[in-house]
Amino acid sequence: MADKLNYRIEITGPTGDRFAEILTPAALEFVAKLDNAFAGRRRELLDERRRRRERVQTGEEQLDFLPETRRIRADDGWHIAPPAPGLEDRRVEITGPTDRKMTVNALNSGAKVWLADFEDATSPTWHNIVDGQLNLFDAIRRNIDFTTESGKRYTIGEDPATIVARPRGWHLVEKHIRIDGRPLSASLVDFGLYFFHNARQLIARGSGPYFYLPKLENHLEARLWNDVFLFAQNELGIPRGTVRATVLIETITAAFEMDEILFELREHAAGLNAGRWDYIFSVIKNFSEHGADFVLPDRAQVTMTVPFMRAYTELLVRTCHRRGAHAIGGMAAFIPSKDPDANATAFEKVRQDKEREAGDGFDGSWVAHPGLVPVCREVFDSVLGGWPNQLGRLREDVDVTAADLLDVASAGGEVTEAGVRANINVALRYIDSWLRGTGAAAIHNLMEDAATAEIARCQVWQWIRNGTKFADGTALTRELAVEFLDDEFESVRADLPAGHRLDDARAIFTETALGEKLPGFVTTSAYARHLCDAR
Ligand SMILES: CC(=O)SCCNC(=O)CCNC(=O)[C@H](O)C(C)(C)COP(=O)(O)OP(=O)(O)OC[C@H]1O[C@@H](n2cnc3c(N)ncnc32)[C@H](O)[C@@H]1OP(=O)(O)O
Ligand SMILES: O=CC(=O)O
Ligand SMILES: [Mg+2]
Repeated sequence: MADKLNYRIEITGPTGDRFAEILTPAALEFVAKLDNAFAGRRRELLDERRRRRERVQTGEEQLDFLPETRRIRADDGWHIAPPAPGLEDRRVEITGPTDRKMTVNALNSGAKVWLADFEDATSPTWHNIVDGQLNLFDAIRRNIDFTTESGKRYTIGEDPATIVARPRGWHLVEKHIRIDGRPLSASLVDFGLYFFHNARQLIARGSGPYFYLPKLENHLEARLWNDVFLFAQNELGIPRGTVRATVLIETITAAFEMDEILFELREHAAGLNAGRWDYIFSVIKNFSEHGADFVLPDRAQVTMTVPFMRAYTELLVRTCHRRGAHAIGGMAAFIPSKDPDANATAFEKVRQDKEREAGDGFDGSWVAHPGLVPVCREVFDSVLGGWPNQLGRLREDVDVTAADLLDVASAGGEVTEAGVRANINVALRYIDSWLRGTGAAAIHNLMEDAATAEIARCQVWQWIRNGTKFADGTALTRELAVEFLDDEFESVRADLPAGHRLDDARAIFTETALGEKLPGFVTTSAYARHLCDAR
């Protein structure tokens, strides 16, 4: 227990090897100061999120571009800060969790940037959070070499990727650190520990403290992040404007505030990313009770080429380039496979996805696996020529309206029994993996993470609520969904060895997909009940 200055700081999680190097009194005091300064505003913004979702759900509020910020959108005169060192060329970005092996592999993958993920790809066990910070601490100091028991050596090579850390979203708490008895914002813990330990080291090494900001719902949440950056830089005596943040546009509400988000963060902004999976989740969540026009088809049919998804990505590129910001593409879920046919399909699908993005003007894109770095690089190389980005392509031809963003029915397609069963099967497998500490998993040849799993469980809820019918006229009722759940549970159990947490996964799925109300996130109550091992 560290007791310094004004705060009573307790660590309630179990200790681990070298945890004390991250959880130093000074680092904890820094996090406590952040919490003291910003916890209240975070709480208010989360309350407003809930109120707004209710207004949208009941039809009291129609989503639209905000009248009160029209001036910001209309003004051609402002731009974000120029790209910081290491972020000029972002043609390939690899994402992944921060365990030790993945850290070395991601840095050596040949990608320009590594998104070191505490969000969608990380199960936020106390061990994963502190160990992830340790791995980043060591990697930044080039002090991470290790050899496995089988003799494979891991060492950072020449020209590693630029590290961009993604703290957890505003909705999550970290219960293993308590300040004056209360748990902390997980965002402030992840940001604060990383910034405190590494900002100066990164700057000295010609890089900087760079972040991806997940799951923002509006520009006021961006303003909060900007104020956190100002405060943190000031506390450590680091020049204002050193931090760089790329914001994921991955909620339907944020899609209406892209300009405003960049404006709020303009001296710290580095771009926007099209976070497609959470975006689809957000569309389902916000319109889950809006009837058939907002019911999406089977998850596999909601591709990036359906009109409402194209509207969002096209608007993102246009908005970014007008403001001198990088537009970064998202994650195709296809990953390399040992099965040659599945592997060929995966590479072809990823290539098509990256070709669409590069053709649309994105400056780079994400891959989930080192094996996919060359495909993405090849596609962007061929479009970029000698340039590091496509900032010069202003996309003035793009004209996206609120109706285009909300034209969910444009997805077309159908809901099938196989689609319902697939969602249940994937959700059970993913939640089981998450409960066992792995936040990104290969399931049926696809990358699954917290965002893709949210889609799977939300769709089932929405289809039941809307009595959605299959082609033969059968409506999906709760009873039918429970029958499917029973079958899928047995089939997954037969497939997995002992030691899994399928019973807990089933309980979480039942609560978050089959309940009367649609919970905002799977991860919030599941964390409190199952991952939190606070003393
Ligand atoms: C919606 C969103 O937010 S998308 C962003 C969040 N999601 C992610 O970041 C997913 C990242 N990807 C992954 O976690 C993994 O690729 C998975 C889980 C999908 C598949 O992982 P695996 O089954 O281990 O893949 P595979 O066995 O083919 O791995 C081969 C090697 O590549 C490494 N590898 C795979 N993916 C990554 C990655 N993203 N970063 C670094 N190394 C990786 C593995 O560690 C393994 O290394 P090794 O040969 O030294 O043992
Ligand atoms: O974070 C990315 C997403 O697609 O969600
Ligand atoms: Mg996401």
